[in-house]
Amino acid sequence: MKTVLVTGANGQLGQCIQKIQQQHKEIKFHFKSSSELDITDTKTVNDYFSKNTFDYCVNCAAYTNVELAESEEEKAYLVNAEAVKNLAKACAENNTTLLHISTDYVFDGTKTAPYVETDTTNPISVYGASKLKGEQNIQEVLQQYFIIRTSWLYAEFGKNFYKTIVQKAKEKANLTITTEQTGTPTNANDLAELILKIINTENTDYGIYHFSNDGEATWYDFTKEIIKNLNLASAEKPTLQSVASYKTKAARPKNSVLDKTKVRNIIETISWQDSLRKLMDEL
Ligand SMILES: NC(=O)C1=CN([C@@H]2O[C@H](COP(=O)(O)OP(=O)(O)OC[C@H]3O[C@@H](n4cnc5c(N)ncnc54)[C@H](OP(=O)(O)O)[C@@H]3O)[C@@H](O)[C@H]2O)C=CC1
Ligand SMILES: Cc1cn([C@H]2C[C@H](O)[C@@H](COP(=O)(O)OP(=O)(O)O[C@H]3O[C@@H](C)C(=O)[C@@H](O)[C@H]3O)O2)c(=O)[nH]c1=O
Repeated sequence: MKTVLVTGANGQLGQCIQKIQQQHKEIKFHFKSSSELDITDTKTVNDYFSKNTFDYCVNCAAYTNVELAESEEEKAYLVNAEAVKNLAKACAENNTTLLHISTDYVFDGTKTAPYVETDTTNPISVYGASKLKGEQNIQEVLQQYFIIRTSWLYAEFGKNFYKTIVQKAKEKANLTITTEQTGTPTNANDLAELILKIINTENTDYGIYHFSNDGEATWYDFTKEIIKNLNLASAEKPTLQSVASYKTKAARPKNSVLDKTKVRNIIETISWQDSLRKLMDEL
C-alpha cells in the first residue's frame, strides 16, 4: 500500500483529491489542512516526516491570492518558495516523491503559441514570481519530483472564477469581463485524476509537466460558456459585457495556453468546454 501526504488539503485541489479517495483504496492518504500542518513551520514538517513514512507528498498548499500578493510579497514567498524548499528537503531526506503544483503565471504571456515546459519563464506578478522560485527551490534540493504547471483552476470547492460567475449570474448582476487574457480553464477534478495516475502507475519520468484542459478561451469566453450551461430563462439571465481590460493590481499574462504534448504520455486531455459541462451537469 502506498502512503501519500496531501498538504493544503482543504483548498480547492486538496478537496478534489479527497473526493476521489474512495476510488483509491490502495492508497493510505494523510490529508492535512493548513491548521493541521503549516508548511512554513519547518520543525513541525520535519517532525511529521520523521514520525511517518510517505511514498509521495502532494503539495496543494499555496498562497494563491494573485491580487493581494502584490502587497504581501513576503507572505507569498514564504509559502510558495521558502516553505516549498523545506518540504522538498524533507522529501529528499525521506525518499519521498514530491508532486508540486505550479502555474501558467510563471510566463510573461508574450509568446503567441502554447507554452512548452522548456520555454523561458518570466513572471510579471509577485504570485507568479513566488511560484517560480518554489519550482527552482525544488530542483535545487530534490531529484524525485513532478512539478505540474496548470492554469485557471476551477471546481465546486473553494474560491474560484467559475463559482464567482455562477453566484453573480444567479444574482442577475451586471457582468463586465475581460478579453485581455487567453488561457485554458481547467477543472481541478481532472488535475486530481492526473496526480492519482502518476502515483498509481509509479511513474518515474520526473520533471516539469504542463497540464490543463484542451483548447483556449478568454475569461469572457469562459463566462459566456458558464452562463450558457446554467440554462437560465431569458428573464433570469445576467447582462454580460466584454471589456478589453479590467483594472487589477497584478499583471496577468496575455497568453498562457500550455502545450500538453508531454503530459499526454501519462493521461488523455479533454476540452475545457466538455469538462465544464460535465461538472455543471453533475452539480
Ligand atoms: N487556483 C488556480 O486557478 C490555480 C492554482 N494553481 C496552483 O495549484 C495549487 C492548488 O491551488 P488551489 O487548490 O486552487 O488553491 P487554494 O487557495 O484553494 O488552496 C490552497 C490551500 O493552501 C493552504 N495553505 C496556505 N498556506 C499554507 C501553509 N502555510 N501551510 C499549509 N497550507 C497552507 C490554504 O489554507 P488556508 O485557506 O487555511 O490558508 C488552502 O487550503 C497551488 O499550488 C496553486 O498555486 C495553479 C494554477 C491555477
Ligand atoms: C471578477 C472579475 C475578474 N475579471 C478579470 C480579472 C482578471 O484579469 C481575470 C481573472 O480573474 P481572477 O482574479 O478571478 O483570476 P486569477 O486570480 O488571476 O486566476 C489565477 O489564479 C492563480 C492562482 C493561477 O495560478 C492562475 O492560473 C489563474 O487561475 O478576470 C473580470 O474581467 N471581471 C470580473 O468580474
